[in-house]
Amino acid sequence: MSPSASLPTERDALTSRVLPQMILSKGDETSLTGPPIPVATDLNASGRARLRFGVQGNAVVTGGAGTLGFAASRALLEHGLSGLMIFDVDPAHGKSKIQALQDEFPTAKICFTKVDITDDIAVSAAIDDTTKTLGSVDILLCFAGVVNCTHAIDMTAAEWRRTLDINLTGSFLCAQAAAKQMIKQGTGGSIVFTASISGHRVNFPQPQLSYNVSKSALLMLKSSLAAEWARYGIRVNSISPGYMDTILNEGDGLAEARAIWASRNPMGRMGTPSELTGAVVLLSSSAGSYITGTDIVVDGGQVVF
Ligand SMILES: NC(=O)c1ccc[n+]([C@@H]2O[C@H](COP(=O)([O-])OP(=O)(O)OC[C@H]3O[C@@H](n4cnc5c(N)ncnc54)[C@H](O)[C@@H]3O)[C@@H](O)[C@H]2O)c1
Ligand SMILES: OC[C@@H](O)C(O)[C@H](O)CO
Repeated sequence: MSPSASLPTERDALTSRVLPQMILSKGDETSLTGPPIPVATDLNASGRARLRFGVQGNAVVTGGAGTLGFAASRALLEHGLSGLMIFDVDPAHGKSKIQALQDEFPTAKICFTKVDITDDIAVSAAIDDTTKTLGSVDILLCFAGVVNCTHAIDMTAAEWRRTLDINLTGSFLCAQAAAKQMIKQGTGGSIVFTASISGHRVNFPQPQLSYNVSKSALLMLKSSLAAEWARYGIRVNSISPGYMDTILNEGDGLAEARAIWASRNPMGRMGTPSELTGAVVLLSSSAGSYITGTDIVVDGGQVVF
């Protein structure tokens, strides 16, 4: 097929045959390439293309039994998600959280799978099961993660490996398995990693070497996968939360640190879980259709202070 034969027209856009990013306005000669992927489009009163921004399809959320993964899951459902599968190692919290979501969103299909994201075989099987249960995997949010506050000089190899295994390798394994399914579907998708301000600069005052390194590497994982998978219509982005008011930040020895974090934050406080969800919805929805390879920092200005 010649390059011009694959160019989408405005008519294609109006008939929902192409991605929003491929919609050409009259006189726009820009050459855009990529597979034609159906998305919901609409016509406004004057007959021009109008996009309905919203979350479409089904999502897998790793770490959805935790605070931020749960808040993000809820936000996707509020914005139109049809089906949700939570992957987590904590079935007690996972099951109570999916029950709460099911009560609030009775028409959505909401499920839980116990899976350790560091186990490649289990992750791949869980993505296959999710596809059977929900019909597709269109969105992946990677929230599963652990923090480690051991001083570098005392850190054991096992501790170091565990942080990197869960935060970095586990996120990659989930992204790879989800992307294989998205490619099979041929409909593209959105993957969002949870990095951190710790991936941008060293936390203070708590020592968090392995955590900081894992989150910094996630930022490069996101960029590399965005570059490789754009051809399949798969967008890969990350969010970098600052200090959010969650259990993760209530651990041993963090009481004093919390006061220091707030004193170094221009807004003078930690964030709430729901304050993270706007960035998640943007990156997961059609509103973010031309956003890939980027990181959104949600930190009340912590990294600029
Ligand atoms: N809370 C914050 O201030 C903050 C800031 C920046 C980044 N983050 C990141 O956000 C994510 C979620 O943080 P949170 O505060 O909700 O923590 P959380 O502890 O409440 O949630 C983490 C979840 O991950 C799950 N998990 C851990 N290891 C797993 C594994 N091997 N396989 C599957 N699931 C596993 C846990 O069971 C838990 O439910 C983490 O990646 C964290 O690093 C948090
Ligand atoms: O950088 C902030 C967070 O990633 C994290 O919540 C904190 O450092 C954990 O103590």
